[in-house]
Amino acid sequence: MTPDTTEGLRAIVADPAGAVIGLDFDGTLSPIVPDPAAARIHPDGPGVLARLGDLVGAVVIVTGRPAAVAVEYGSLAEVPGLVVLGHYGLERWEAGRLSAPPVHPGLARVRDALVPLVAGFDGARIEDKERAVAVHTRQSADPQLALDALREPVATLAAEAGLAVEPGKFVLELRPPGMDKGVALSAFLRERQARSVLFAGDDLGDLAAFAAVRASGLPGVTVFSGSSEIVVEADIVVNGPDGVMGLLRSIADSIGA
Ligand SMILES: O=P(O)(O)OC[C@H]1O[C@H](O[C@H]2O[C@H](CO)[C@@H](O)[C@H](O)[C@H]2O)[C@H](O)[C@@H](O)[C@@H]1O
Repeated sequence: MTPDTTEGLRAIVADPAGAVIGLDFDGTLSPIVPDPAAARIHPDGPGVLARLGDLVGAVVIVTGRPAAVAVEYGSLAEVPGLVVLGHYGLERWEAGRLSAPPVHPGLARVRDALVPLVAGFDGARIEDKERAVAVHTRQSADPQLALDALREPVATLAAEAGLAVEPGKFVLELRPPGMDKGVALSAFLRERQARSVLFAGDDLGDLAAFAAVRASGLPGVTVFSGSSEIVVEADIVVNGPDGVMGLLRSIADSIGA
């Protein structure tokens, strides 16, 4: 642990009311599984987050999922004060209420065009999230080969429709441009007048949030929920959702002590 990391954790524990704990969902709170619809939060997640929600300034989940899906798959509706920023920050769920901008018009166009394209790749699947469409290759015989082959046609389709491509773990997501987890987290830190911040994530889409932690100028900690799939630089590396749960529990214990 570097001195900065220690300072970040110390600031969270010393002044929990000023702390924002930011968390990604898939791969961080929820173990990665082959079928996106079968993902569910780590069994310890709801309890640990409920504890933290009572102790810190705010717990915020920043996810590529629709916010309501993260709340459902995470059994999170009862976490005190929880905010879920879905679709990389386009949507906001808070106290059971969801706010979101209109659906981007380019999505109707790519939705139709993706069906025949993806049909040519055995095992590739479309996840329609209403405000974004994801193409998954995890269930292909060679997931990396299928992903690489899909990159160019998916990028062309996205550009024609005015959408951005968000790459992730065996997934290419077509989504509205102009928002990312860094923009979303920075705005939330300002809104809450945060005095310290931690963000935990496991994938490429989380890098913008890690950069936002560093750019905030606050005592801050980035946490990588590690796996064999990608390597990301962060202040702390833990072993997947099990490790994330252990870290969050130890923060709650230290605050509560
Ligand atoms: O920002 P996140 O909360 O991490 O969401 C990112 C994407 O996660 C999901 O896909 C990933 O998890 C799946 C379930 O474990 C896995 O099958 C897939 O290979 C992963 O890429 C989700 O399905 C996407 O919609 C999210 O954008």
